[in-house]
Amino acid sequence: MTELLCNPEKLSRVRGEIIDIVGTNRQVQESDILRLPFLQAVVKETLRLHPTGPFLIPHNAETNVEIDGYIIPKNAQILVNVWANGRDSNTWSNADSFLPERFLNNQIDFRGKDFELIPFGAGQRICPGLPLAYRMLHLMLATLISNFGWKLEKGIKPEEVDMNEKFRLTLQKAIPLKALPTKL
Ligand code: HEM
Repeated sequence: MTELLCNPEKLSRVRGEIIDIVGTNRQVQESDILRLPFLQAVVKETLRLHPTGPFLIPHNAETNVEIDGYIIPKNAQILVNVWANGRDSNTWSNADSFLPERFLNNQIDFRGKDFELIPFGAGQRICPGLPLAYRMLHLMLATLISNFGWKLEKGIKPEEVDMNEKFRLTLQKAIPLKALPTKL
């Protein structure tokens, strides 16, 4: 929501897509998600820039392992910095910018096959809640956008919103967003 409020043209584009595909007489349903590519792109772009678990969940090496010439010793604790992966300019153009459209013309997904985007992890310990989270993220966001207009607190301009983050096991916005719903 913060990224969309700071990029009002993207917010309008998601709302326009929902109105085109779903109309205004009913709520967005799970079965609509696949027909809302820009909404899906917004969720991917958000998880790229602001992964819920910035270092995934710590893992332990049970034995000495060699990966790509690096030795990971037995008992080492492994953190995967997906936050940094998401902002790596060798992988992403304009890495720090919120550009959901980058996902419209490629197949990159977050289900653990594309290692540049693994906010749910990958492999045998991939998040088992992914299918539920996938549905909930799209439905909640689409419901908020299609039922209300949104504006920032009085007097705050998009470029003035504090985007600093607090790094814990989960990533949090340092200063919570205050957004006001308006009648559409
Ligand atoms: C936006 C939503 C969510 C994100 C981004 C997320 C992300 C993650 C990540 C990064 C991991 C660690 C993967 C790894 O270390 O390789 C994880 C593990 C896990 N997640 Fe999620 N998760 C989300 C929602 C959920 C939900 C809704 C549930 C349950 C209903 C859930 C249940 C779990 C469990 C049980 C694990 C531990 C799996 C294991 O260690 O084998 N998660 N999740």
